[in-house]
Order: sequence, then structure tokens, then C-alpha cells
Amino acid sequence: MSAASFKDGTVPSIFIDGEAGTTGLGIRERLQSLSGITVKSIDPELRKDAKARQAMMAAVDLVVLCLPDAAAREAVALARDLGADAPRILDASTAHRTDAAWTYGFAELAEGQADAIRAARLVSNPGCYATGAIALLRPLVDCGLIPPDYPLTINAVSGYSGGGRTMIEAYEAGRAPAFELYGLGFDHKHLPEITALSRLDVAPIFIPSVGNFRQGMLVSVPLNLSALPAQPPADDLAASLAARYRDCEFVRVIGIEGSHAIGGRLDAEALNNTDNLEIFVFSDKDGGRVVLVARLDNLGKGASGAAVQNIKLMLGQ
Ligand SMILES: NC(=O)C1=CN([C@@H]2O[C@H](COP(=O)(O)OP(=O)(O)OC[C@H]3O[C@@H](n4cnc5c(N)ncnc54)[C@H](OP(=O)(O)O)[C@@H]3O)[C@@H](O)[C@H]2O)C=CC1
Ligand SMILES: CC(=O)N[C@@H](CCC(=O)OP(=O)(O)O)C(=O)O
Repeated sequence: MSAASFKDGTVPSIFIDGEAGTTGLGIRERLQSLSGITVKSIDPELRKDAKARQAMMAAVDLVVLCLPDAAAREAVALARDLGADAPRILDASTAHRTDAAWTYGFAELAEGQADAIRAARLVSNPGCYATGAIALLRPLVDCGLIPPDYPLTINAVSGYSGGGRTMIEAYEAGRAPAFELYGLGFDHKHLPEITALSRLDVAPIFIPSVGNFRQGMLVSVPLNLSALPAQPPADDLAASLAARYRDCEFVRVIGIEGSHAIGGRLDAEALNNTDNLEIFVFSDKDGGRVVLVARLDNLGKGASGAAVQNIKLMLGQ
């Protein structure tokens, strides 16, 4: 996007549709430290008024959708109706993550993905669990250590803010269990993106859970290495992951020794209020059993932090 093409003149402008929600607020807060952009806000009374939102869309270069899926689809239709005035869109919802017309907003996905995001008109921000799972799996599928048809299991735990305002209110009013498994219908909404973007042919068994803490997330994948066709040593998995993320600002791989050194426990909240993601490779003494773990803040790299990373790429910042 060149300066000459900005609707407002010299700096790009953004409208966050749903800015009062959990994700919207997180993005708003992070954008305060970003100079060289204008954030335009809608009158709160008109936040669900289609005409008023469409007028905001016409006035900005980029719209960030922080809405439930159905509302996000409606917002995209409003933007599309603007024709040549339509802004670029970053959608934080699940609605477009496996839609071929949209670019998946995980810059670290593969070589060239950051450039694809820079150039795209339509970008979907990844799901929080999906970010952790894809970060672990995609490099290992790409290099052939995990075959696309391998029967994988993914376990995960999230802080309750992942459930948006309704879940936050339920936990903070003491109306929710201390810890629960869910997704036991094998149909969690992140499964399609985890499967597609990890380049898997079969959906993993994915068991998410939520606990009585506000934010923070662990996503883990257990592997018996002797069951993998390549029977790779654990070191090969760690080396592939380290090589993939070597130059990534927000992703750090902690290899087998480093993972072992932290003492067999992982605190889900350790990366809270950061935009970082850590990958651990835990291995038993013989190197035959491995657990890969991604740790992130579900509201950081799992949502608003990733959104701001995408906004910066889309606006050439
Ligand atoms: N929480 C998280 O960790 C993550 C959430 N997401 C996704 O981001 C999106 C927003 O989620 P989250 O921030 O958690 O949700 P919240 O419930 O916290 O916020 C949603 C916001 O959208 C507003 N809204 C709802 N319907 C409409 C509509 N028709 N028109 C305009 N505004 C509307 C709500 O207003 P009101 O409250 O007044 O109804 C609220 O401000 C969802 O798609 C979610 O799946 C993505 C990554 C992580
Ligand atoms: C604890 C909790 O309920 N988490 C949410 C996922 C949060 C998230 O990242 O969802 P989207 O980005 O896909 O909206 C869930 O499992 O539905």
C-alpha cells in the first residue's frame, strides 16, 4: 500500500468493528503504541448499525473484524458492497480461515507467508489453539517427519478469556467449573484450520480444556517416535522446528536440553501479556517418547498480538 493510496492522506486508517469486545480491546490497546496510523472509532450507540458501520468501512484503508462469525460474514458483505471503496479486511473470527479467497494470517506458517499477508486484501487471523497446533505440526509435516495421514492427538488448555465476554463473565461471577474438558463431540471449530494449515489429510483428535485463570494457553502433541514411519530421533524433530523458526521474532524453540532443564512442568500463564510463542520438545531418556508443547497467551499471539502483527504487515509498517 503506497502513501498516495491512503484514503485519509498520508497515514493509513483502521476501523475495528467490535472494538469493545475482548479481542477488539486487545488490538486497540496494542495499536496505541503504533505510530503512523489513525484508528477511527464508531459511536458506541451505532456499533450494531449496518449503515453506520458501512460508512466507517468506506472511510478507512483496513477494517479489523472482532465479531462473532455470523456478524463477521455480514460485515464482509457490507464491505464488498462498497465496490472500489472497499477496505482491506483482517477477520479475527473463524468464518474465513479455510476459505481459499483469504490468506491465513500466521506469518510464520511457511516461507513467503509474511509476503502473502503484506499483499493480501483479505486476511484471516488464526484461532488461538490453531496457532499452537499448527506451529508444532506444520514444519514436521513439511519435512516429512510426520506423514499427512498420521493419527495425531492434540491436548490443550486455555484461560477463560478464550470464550469471550460470556465466558469471562461466567468465570468471574463464580458460575463456571474450575476446570473442564470440552470439544468432546470431536467437532471443535479450530479443527478445520488445524487440519488444512498443518497439511494433514485426517483430522487429529483434539481435546481442548478451559480452567479458572484468565489467559494463557498450552497446546501439546504426544508422539511415540517408533510409530512414525521415519522413526526419527527426537533431536531431528527439535532441529526441524528450530530451523523453521530461526529468524522469527515471536517464536522461540526450546530444544530437548532446555525443555528438560525447566523441570518437567510448564506454567500456562508464563507468556501472558506478550505476543510470543514458545515451543518445547520434551523427550524421555531413550528418546522414544516425545511431547511437543506450544505455550502462548491466547489473547496475545493467539488473538490480538497476532492481529497487530498482521496489521503491521498489511500496512507495510
Ligand atoms: N477471545 C479470544 O481469545 C479470541 C476470540 N477470537 C474471535 O474474535 C471474535 C470476537 O471474539 P471476542 O472478542 O472474544 O468476543 P466478545 O464477545 O468479547 O466481543 C464481541 C464484540 O462484537 C460485538 N458484536 C456482536 N455482534 C455484533 C454485530 N452484529 N455488529 C457489531 N458488533 C457486534 C459485541 O458487542 P455486544 O457485546 O454489545 O454484543 C462485542 O463488542 C470472535 O469471532 C472470536 O471467535 C479470536 C481469537 C481469540
Ligand atoms: C476457552 C474457549 O472457549 N476458547 C474458544 C477458542 C478461542 C479462540 O481462539 O477462538 P477463535 O479465534 O476461533 O474465535 C473455543 O474453544 O471456542
